[in-house]
Amino acid sequence: MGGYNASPGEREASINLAGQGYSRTSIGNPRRLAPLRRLETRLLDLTIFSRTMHNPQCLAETHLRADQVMLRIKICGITSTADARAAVEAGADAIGLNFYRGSKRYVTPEKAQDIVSDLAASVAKVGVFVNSSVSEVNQIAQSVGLDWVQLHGDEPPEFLSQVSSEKHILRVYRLESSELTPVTTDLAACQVSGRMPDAILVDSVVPGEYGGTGKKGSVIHFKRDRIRSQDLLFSMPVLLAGGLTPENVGEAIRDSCPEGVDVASGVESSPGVKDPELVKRFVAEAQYALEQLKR
Ligand SMILES: O=C(O)c1ccccc1NCC(=O)[C@H](O)[C@H](O)COP(=O)(O)O
Repeated sequence: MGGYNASPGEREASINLAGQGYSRTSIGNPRRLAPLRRLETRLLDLTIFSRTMHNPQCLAETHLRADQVMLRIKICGITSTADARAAVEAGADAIGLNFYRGSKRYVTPEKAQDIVSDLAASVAKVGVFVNSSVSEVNQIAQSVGLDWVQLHGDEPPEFLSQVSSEKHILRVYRLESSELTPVTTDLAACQVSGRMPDAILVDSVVPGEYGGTGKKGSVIHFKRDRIRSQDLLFSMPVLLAGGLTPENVGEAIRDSCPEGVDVASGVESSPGVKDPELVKRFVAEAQYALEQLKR
């Protein structure tokens, strides 16, 4: 293997994949990624199952699928191919493209298509929408090649069942306090109208703004509250957002125990332009804190 030293994780992946007919070269080949992702889902199910057997505290994670977990670290408001590459090289699992015309981070669908076509299939591409019509959301999601639709406006619960079933939905809640009843009430309404989100994002509140404000929200104890309750939040993957930075993301993860985090302002040199160093530090801090949660 010409001097290549696989990390312990890579060696384990090779062992797991060897019996399934996958070689190292197929791991890097995007055309082979779909079957690989299915296999990854099965491996993840097994990992979660064995973790749950040994630690009931992990019960809240039992229903997470591999593609949902891929939203662990999302860098939002990407406006250029260079920024998208920097985010992925730093280790981000997902990038956000903003289709809200009122945002400083707005990208045209044509520009977004350019950015997406440069990225590997394994990176989750999320489109941010604020009160767009459902036909616009579906049309942009299809033409750009989005994996996820992030509903960041005042979309009613019935909106979700009209979003293309080929796209995952990330529903956003702007919360004033750590009280989670508004979330569970809305999730119940989504269920009644026929479609639940695949994950939710909790953002801070700034009157007159929808998101991307750089303002920190209140501390919310997702994991503790979910373990206590059996409601609709129990098995829902949660992304924490709002004023996160490389300096505070670790503490925010330790306080709230979310499945993932999302950032726009905290890793920028100016609105809509990411700072590669800040992105790198943010991802490293978030990865470390998320890994620690699993212990
Ligand atoms: O980023 C924006 O400009 C934006 C505008 C309107 C709606 C949503 C927006 N961003 C969506 C995001 O997911 C942001 O990352 C999230 O709101 C956190 O932003 P920040 O506090 O700046 O990290």
